[in-house]
Formats: sequence, structure tokens, C-alpha cells
Amino acid sequence: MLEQIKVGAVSYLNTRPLLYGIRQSAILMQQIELIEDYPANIANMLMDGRIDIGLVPVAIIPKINNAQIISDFCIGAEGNVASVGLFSDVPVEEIEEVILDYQSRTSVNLARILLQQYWKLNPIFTPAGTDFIAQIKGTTAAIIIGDRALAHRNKTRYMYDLAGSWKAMTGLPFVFAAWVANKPLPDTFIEAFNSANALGMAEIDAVIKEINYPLYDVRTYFTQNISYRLTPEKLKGLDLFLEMLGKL
Ligand SMILES: C=C(O[C@@H]1C=C(C(=O)O)C=C[C@H]1O)C(=O)O
Repeated sequence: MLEQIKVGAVSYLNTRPLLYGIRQSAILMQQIELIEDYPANIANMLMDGRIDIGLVPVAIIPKINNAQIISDFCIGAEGNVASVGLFSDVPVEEIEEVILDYQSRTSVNLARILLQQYWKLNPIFTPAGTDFIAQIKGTTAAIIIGDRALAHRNKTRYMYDLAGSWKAMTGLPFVFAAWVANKPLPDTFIEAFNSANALGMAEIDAVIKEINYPLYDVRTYFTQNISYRLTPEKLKGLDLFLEMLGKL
């Protein structure tokens, strides 16, 4: 038997439409082993070769040998993404310290770019411990991503949406994560993988039916906040982000 292709996916709600399609595809499921974890862990797995494909934070693409984006689907946003924010009790100008979510690799860097170039501020950045959300207080703010960010909306006085702010600064959409392989894969497999992703998007009603999430409207999240197609405009946003990241 051929060895299975190891695929790592982000374990947040936003990935559910993509995984729905993959799981529906029996032939694909015979060829892959699916591993779910938070983004920073998926990034480590792809970097050290424990997986062959990962829905990885785009910020780590430059650190991967032979990195290839293999899919037309991504975790992106054309405006407010709702699940990536700078959460603060004070207005952004008054923030002195920003704690950076340990689960993130892209958004923490996006936050550094936006604070420097959009808000023109220079706060201290601190790596997060596991209980960092409880430390948001006074002039200490935090970047939170994923489901924990959705759950924390309305809990702080201010939530600056990082994808919305990126759009305001650059006029471009933003890509948080993309399907990246660290080795060449057969074209037939890549085609099947893409079709499976597309299937999930086409069956969005069925995806939503499976989810019981009371804290945010998942239909709005999947159809108006997250934008899954890796369009030429998104690739422009991605190129600009990687260029800015290189100069940080
Ligand atoms: C929009 C999101 O994008 C995520 C943000 C990531 C990051 O900051 O490194 C990585 C993967 C994405 O799933 C989110 O999870 O809320």
C-alpha cells in the first residue's frame, strides 16, 4: 500500500467548510491522514516534515523549503474577519503592551505591521502564556485568533479587526492561512484535493447544520467574514504582507 499523505488542518470553526468537503470525499480520505491542531503547531509540523500538506499560517511560507501553495482555497478575508483582533480596554493610541497569541504565526506579525505602519505606534510585544486572555487589562491588550476571538467579542471595550484594518491600510484583501505542501505531489491528487475543498463550499448549508455554536452567527462568519477563494487580489495581498514581513 502507498504511504498516506499527511494533511494538517487548523482546528478552528473557520476550517469546517473545507474539512467537510474533504471528509465527504471517500477516495481522498483513503489517501490521506488528517491531523487537526492550532495554526502554530500545524506550522511546526510542516516545517519539520511531520506532515506533507498543511493549512499553515502564511507567515511561515518563507521558512519552508520547496513550499508550494497547492489549492485555490484559503482562510482569507475581504474586510472584517471577526475572529482576529486586537482586544483592548483602551483606545489603540493608549495601548502600552500587546500580548501575542501563542497559537498564531500570521496575525501576530500582521499586528506588528499594523501597529507600526497603520496606527504608527510602538507598544511592547509580549509572548503569550496559556492564560493570556485573562491578562487583558488597562493598557495591556492582546491579539487573539480563532474561536477564542469569536468568544471574546464584546468582552473588551475595543476590538480592532486586523483584516479590516489591513484593508483600510492597503486596499487589499488578506490571507491568513493557505494549503501549502513541502514536497511535489501528483497532479491527480492536487486536483482531487481542490475538488474536495470546493465541495465543502458548495454545501455550506449542510456544514452549518452540523455546527452548534451560540456565540457568533456561523453563516455570517462563513459567508461574509471568511473569504475562502484564493483570488488574484488575495495573492496580491499575500505578496505585500510577505514583503512587509521581510522588512520587520
Ligand atoms: C482568520 C483566522 O485565521 C487563522 C490565523 C492564523 C494565524 O494568525 O497564524 C493561522 C491560521 C488561520 O486559521 C482565524 O483563525 O481566526
